[in-house]
Amino acid sequence: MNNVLEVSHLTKDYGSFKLDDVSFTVPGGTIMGLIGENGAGKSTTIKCILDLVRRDSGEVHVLGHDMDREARTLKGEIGVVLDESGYYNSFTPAQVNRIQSGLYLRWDSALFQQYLNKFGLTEKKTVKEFSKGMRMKLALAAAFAVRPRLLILDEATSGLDPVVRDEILDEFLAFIQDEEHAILISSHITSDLEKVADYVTYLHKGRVAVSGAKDELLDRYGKLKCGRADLERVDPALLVGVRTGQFGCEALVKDRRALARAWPALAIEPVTLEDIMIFTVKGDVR
Ligand SMILES: Nc1ncnc2c1ncn2[C@@H]1O[C@H](COP(=O)(O)OP(=O)(O)OP(=O)(O)O)[C@@H](O)[C@H]1O
Repeated sequence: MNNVLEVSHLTKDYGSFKLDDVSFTVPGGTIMGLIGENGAGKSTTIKCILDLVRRDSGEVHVLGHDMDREARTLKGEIGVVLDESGYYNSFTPAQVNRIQSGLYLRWDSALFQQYLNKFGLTEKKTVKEFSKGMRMKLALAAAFAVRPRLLILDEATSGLDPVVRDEILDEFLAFIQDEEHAILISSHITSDLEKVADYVTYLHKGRVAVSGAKDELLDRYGKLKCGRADLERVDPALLVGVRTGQFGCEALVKDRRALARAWPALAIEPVTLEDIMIFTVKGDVR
């Protein structure tokens, strides 16, 4: 399985914010979820990958080729959906089809039409008459229609209802059945990523806090719920964050098996990606 996307030591300094040494890889046939709090640097990472923002340092390889050297060719391999749909309000999908076919060598009008039908988008309405969900579906149809090998999606499922999100997540899973395809998707909806992502990179204040195979992360981390006295006995090196409340303490455990070996009597629960984020941001490690 070859890497479709390799991001190495990406750095961008805005002065008040620095994207600092971000690295991750997305193998073919997989989905990488990019998560992080507001302002963590997810969109900046995506813009640096797409060269919409000039990076200060670092390298981006798509399908094994250097984006700096072969940007024009490689951009043809990438389908993009950014937070804001780029289509002008007065366009109908039929006009989008005509315009895009003139812009993209590999634009597949029949495939675009197929997605319009699948997503129930009428050709005659203009974009301004579309709901947010319809606009996002149109953007996705257009991203698929360039027949990309890499899809890069920034918050593509936010603002969509659960039924539409589920439908779109199924499209993502179908897309990566081809081992030469891959997806990088940023989302605040961590439950969506739990459903479809194979890998997760968690950005915190511009740096990679956690990155790895989702199943391994969810298997390795745990949530400890216990009283203050029990918590005092646990090695703090095993904990990422602690929250103390009226009825006891909760802590994110980095290696739940190590903790269970050392303190077998303590109960450790499974975690979600949201737990990993919340504890890392808010946890006050002793
Ligand atoms: N053009 C710019 N000039 C200066 N600072 C910028 C610029 N673009 C983004 N930033 C800053 O970079 C930081 C990261 O922003 P970014 O949009 O990458 O975060 P994000 O993780 O995508 O956030 P959100 O989840 O809210 O979309 C923010 O502090 C933002 O203000």
